[in-house]
Amino acid sequence: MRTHDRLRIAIQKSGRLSDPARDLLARAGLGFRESRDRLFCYGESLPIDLLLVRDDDIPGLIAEGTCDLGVVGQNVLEEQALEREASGQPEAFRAIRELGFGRCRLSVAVPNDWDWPGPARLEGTRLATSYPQLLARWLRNQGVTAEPVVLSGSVEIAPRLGKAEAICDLVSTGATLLANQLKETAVVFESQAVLVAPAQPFGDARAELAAMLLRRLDAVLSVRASKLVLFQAARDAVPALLALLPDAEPPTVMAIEGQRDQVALQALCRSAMTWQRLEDMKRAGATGLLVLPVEQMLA
Ligand SMILES: Nc1ncnc2c1ncn2[C@@H]1O[C@H](COP(=O)(O)OP(=O)(O)OP(=O)(O)O)[C@@H](O)[C@H]1O
Ligand SMILES: O=P(O)(O)OC[C@H]1O[C@H](OP(=O)(O)OP(=O)(O)O)[C@H](O)[C@@H]1O
Ligand SMILES: [Mg+2]
Repeated sequence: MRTHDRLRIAIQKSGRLSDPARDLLARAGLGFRESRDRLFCYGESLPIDLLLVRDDDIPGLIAEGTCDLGVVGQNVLEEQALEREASGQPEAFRAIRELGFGRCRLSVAVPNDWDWPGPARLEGTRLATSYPQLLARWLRNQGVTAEPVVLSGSVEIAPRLGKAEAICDLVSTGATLLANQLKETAVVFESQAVLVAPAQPFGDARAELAAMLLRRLDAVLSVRASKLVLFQAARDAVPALLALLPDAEPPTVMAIEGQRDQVALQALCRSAMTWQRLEDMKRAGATGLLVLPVEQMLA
């Protein structure tokens, strides 16, 4: 019987979400001692342990209470939530934070030589997928009847094997579709990794641990996109420059010794500083532009 004075987090053992999940937890100050079989990692810096599993198992582990939190793709989570709903089971887990990695989309793809007048083109076809629930919901919304062919992997090869006419699978760069002579025609579901928790709150010591972890994760997630922007400009160019930084905190403006009409500015920006933005700022009169990553931030 496990005690409830430690928190147990399930993450993917090996796959696309493993490294970013571990990196995120490390940034939140969690350190682990790896067990010999590398399936369980004992939390050394805090009473928070890790369980390394197949990503498909994570929602179930939370639902049954074997794990307290998990990191999983919304695609897997929503598919399993729909599955539970369809079989009359109560809601058992929910996403509590979007984590900003593992971004991909579940899309319908058809052979390159098909014309695509719209989703009605799928009427009466067989569609290979690992996500029958998400696909069925989308087909219902489109008013299309098609037959799902459920495969757990290598879905893209199904049309060439004659198992299905088209597919519904995860896409990110589109390279896998291209390699299999398929083209993306409709997005069924947009996904990213999320932190998942039980639908019911913890009624014991885990509640405090989870709250602390969430505070730290929020700090890490907000810092991740933030940048400190430093630059100089003529005083009368400042309003136009600040208009180019609508997501910035009110900046610090400093005088420059011996240059009365020039100031140095420091602004914390909450979203990406693209090259385009920097070039626009340079045109508006900014000089000596420096963009620095933010390591930690505590409001
Ligand atoms: N091409 C991609 N780009 C970005 N994220 C992706 C991509 N493919 C999948 N993902 C996300 O990463 C999750 C894990 O993908 P991965 O391919 O590692 O899973 P898997 O093969 O099911 O692994 P497991 O062995 O744990 O079952 C997916 O459920 C999805 O949320
Ligand atoms: O659009 P792309 O960038 O090509 O990515 C899409 C591919 O990525 C995933 O598979 P993954 O590479 O994780 O391998 P898997 O077969 O082990 O799931 C997904 O199942 C697609 O096959
Ligand atoms: Mg899986």
